Amino acid sequence: MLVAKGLSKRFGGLQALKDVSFEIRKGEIFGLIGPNGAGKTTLFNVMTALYIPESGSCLFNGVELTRLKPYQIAAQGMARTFQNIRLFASLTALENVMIGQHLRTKAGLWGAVTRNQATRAEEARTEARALELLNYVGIGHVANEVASSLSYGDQRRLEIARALATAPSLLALDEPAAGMNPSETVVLRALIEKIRDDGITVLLIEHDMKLVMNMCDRVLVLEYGQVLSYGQPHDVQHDPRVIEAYLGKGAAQDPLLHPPATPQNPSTHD
Ligand SMILES: Nc1ncnc2c1ncn2[C@@H]1O[C@H](COP(=O)(O)OP(=O)(O)OP(=O)(O)O)[C@@H](O)[C@H]1O
Repeated sequence: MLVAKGLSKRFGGLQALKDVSFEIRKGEIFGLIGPNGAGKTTLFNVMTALYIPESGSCLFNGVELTRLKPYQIAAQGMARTFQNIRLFASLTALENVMIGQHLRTKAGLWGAVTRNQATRAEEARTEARALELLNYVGIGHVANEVASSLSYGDQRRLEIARALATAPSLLALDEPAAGMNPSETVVLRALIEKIRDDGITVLLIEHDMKLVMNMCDRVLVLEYGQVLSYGQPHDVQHDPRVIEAYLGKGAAQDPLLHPPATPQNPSTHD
C-alpha cells in the first residue's frame, strides 16, 4: 500500500532522516517508534507532504506522495492526526467533524450561497455522517459541546473522528495516547483495532512501547534518523539494538534484564 525507499531529510547540518526504507501493508497496524528526536515526526511530515525530502520516494497506491502538496494528500486516501491536538476549539465536536468531511462534499460555492435544495440535503447528510462518526469513536453524547470543553481523551478521539471523515484508506496517528491515563489508553486501543478491523490501515507513532508491541502487526524503529530495527513486534522487542537504544548501552547484555534460561521447577506449576 505504501512503499518508502531511501528517504532522507536534512535540517541545516542535522540529518533528521537518512536512507529510510519500509513498507506498510494493506490492513495492518504499523507502528513507528524511536527515542525522542529519532525522526518519527519528520518521517510523518515527509509522508504527508509537509516536508520535501532531499532524496528518496514514497509511493502510496502507486502515487508519489513527495511530489504532492499537503492538501492533495487527503484526496489520495491518507488522513492524519497531530501530536499537538489541532481542533477548532470554539466549534462543537459535530462541527469539527463536518469540516473534516468538506473534502468529500460536492456542493460548491454556488450551492453554499444559494442554499438550494441539493445543498441543504447534502448538509443534512454531512451532519448525519458526522454524528455517526462521533458515535463510532464513542463520543456521540458530546456532539454539541464545544471542542475545548471536552476531556483530553475525548479531544483525541474527536481528532480521530475528524480524520475518518475524509474516508481514508490509511489513517496515520501521531502519538494518540500521549497524555492519556491507563483506562483511556485501553479504550483507545480498542478503537484503533476496530478501525483496522473495519478495513482501514493504521500507521501509529507512539511512545508507549507496550501499546505498540501489543497491537501492531509490524514495527519500524528509528534512531538518529536511521532504521534501527524493522519487523514483527516480537523480533523487534528482542533486537539487542532496540534494547540498547531504549534501556542504555550494555542493557542488551545485562544478565539481570535477560537471565539465562533455566529449567522450570515443575512444583511451581499446577
Ligand atoms: N523543522 C525543523 N527544523 C529543524 N530541525 C528540526 C525540525 N523538525 C525536526 N527537527 C530536528 O530533527 C530531529 C528529528 O526530530 P523529530 O521531531 O522528527 O523526532 P521525533 O522522533 O518525532 O521526536 P519526538 O518523539 O520528540 O517527537 C530532531 O533533532 C529535531 O530537533
